[in-house]
Amino acid sequence: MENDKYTIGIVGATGFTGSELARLLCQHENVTIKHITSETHKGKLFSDLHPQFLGILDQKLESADVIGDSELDVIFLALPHGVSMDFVKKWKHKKSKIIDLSGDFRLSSPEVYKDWYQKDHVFVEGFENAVYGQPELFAEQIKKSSLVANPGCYPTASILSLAPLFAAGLIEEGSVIIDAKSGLTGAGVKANDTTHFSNVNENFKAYGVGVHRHTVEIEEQFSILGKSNVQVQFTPHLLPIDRGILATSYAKTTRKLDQESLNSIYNDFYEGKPFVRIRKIAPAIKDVRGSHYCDIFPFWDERTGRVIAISTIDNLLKGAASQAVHNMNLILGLEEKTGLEQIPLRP
Ligand SMILES: NC(=O)C1=CN([C@@H]2O[C@H](COP(=O)(O)OP(=O)(O)OC[C@H]3O[C@@H](n4cnc5c(N)ncnc54)[C@H](OP(=O)(O)O)[C@@H]3O)[C@@H](O)[C@H]2O)C=CC1
Ligand SMILES: CC(=O)N[C@@H](CCC(=O)OP(=O)(O)O)C(=O)O
Repeated sequence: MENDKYTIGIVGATGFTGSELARLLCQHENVTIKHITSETHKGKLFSDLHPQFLGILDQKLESADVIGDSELDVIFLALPHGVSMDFVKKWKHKKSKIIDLSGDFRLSSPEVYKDWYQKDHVFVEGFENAVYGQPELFAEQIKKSSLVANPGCYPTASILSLAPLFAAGLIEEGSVIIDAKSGLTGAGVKANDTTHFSNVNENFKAYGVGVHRHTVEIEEQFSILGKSNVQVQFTPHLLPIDRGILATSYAKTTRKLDQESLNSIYNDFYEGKPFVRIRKIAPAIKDVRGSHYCDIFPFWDERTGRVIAISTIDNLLKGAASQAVHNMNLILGLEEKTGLEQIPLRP
C-alpha cells in the first residue's frame, strides 16, 4: 500500500486488454498504477502508444523486470497464453496477488492444457492454487486466492448464459449447442491474415470448428456446476466489428418449463449479482459495449421444447479487463462494484 492506495502493475500494457486495464485502473479510487510494462516499447510513454491517454496517463513503459524487484499488491498479466505461465513461475515467491488474463491457469490440469493448447505447461503447481475468476460463481474462493485465472471472453458469455440451468440440474445431457460471435479485438493487437481489413470488412465466418480451446473451458465449468461430465458443441465466429461478443446457447431440459419459470430460475440465480442483467428481449452487443455488464435473454421455445439463452458482453471488459478488476476488488476486500459502473456506450 502507498498513501492508502493499493499498488498495482500491468504487464503487457501495450495490448488491447492491458490498455483497457489501464483505463479502468487509472480512475479506480483505491489503487495506484506503479508500473506498466512493455518489452517492445520500453522507454516510451504509455500515451505515445495510446494517444487517448495523453495528459491522463503519461507514465513510462518499463520492462517487466522491474516488477520482480517491486513489492506490489496486485499484478495483472495481460500477456499471450504460453507466456503468462513463465511470469507466474518466476514470481511464485512474491507476496503480490496475480490476476492472469490468459488461458494458462483456467483448466483443470496440465494434461488437459496440453491437449487443447498443444503446449507443455511449465508451472504445474499453479493449477493447484489458481481459482477460476468468474465472480458470479466463485466470489468466495476468489476473495481468498493469490492466483486468479481470469476467464476467457467466449467462456464468460457462454457460461453465464446457461449457468442457472446447470446449477439447477435441469440440462439434458449432450444437448448443449453454443454459437458465439466475437468482434476483432478478441484476436489481440497484432494484425495477421485473418484480421486483414479486406478479410473482415463486410464478411462473416466460423473458425476453430470443433477444436477451439474455449470448448473445454466451458465444458469444465458446466461440469462443476452440473456435477457431471458435460460436453458442449461450441462454434466461434468472427464479426466485422471492433468489440463485443454475442452467444446464442441452445439446450434441452430434463423437464418441461415455461417462460415464467425460466425467468424465475435466472432471476433467482443472479439475484445480488450486479453485473448480470436478465432481459425480456434479445440483447444487442451495443447494449453492453464499454461496460462490465452481461445481458442475458432466456427464452423458452414451447414448440421445440428448448431453451435458447442469448447473452452479450464486451469482450475486452466483462470478457477480460473489467472482469479482472472485479476480481481485484474481491481479493482486496473492496466493494465489488468499485470502478466498474460505466454505462454502456450507445449508439
Ligand atoms: N482480447 C480479448 O478480447 C481477450 C483477451 N484475453 C487474453 O488476455 C491476454 C491479453 O490479450 P490481448 O490484450 O488481446 O493481447 P495483445 O496481443 O493485444 O497484447 C499482448 C501484449 O503482451 C505483450 N507480450 C507479448 N509477448 C510477450 C513476451 N514474450 N513477454 C512479455 N510481453 C509480451 C505485448 O506487449 P509488448 O510487445 O509491448 O511487450 C502485447 O502488447 C491474452 O492471453 C488473451 O488471450 C482474454 C479475454 C479476452
Ligand atoms: C476473435 C478472436 O480471435 N478471439 C480469440 C479469443 C480471445 C480470448 O478470450 O482468448 P483467451 O482464451 O486466449 O484468453 C480466439 O478465438 O482465439
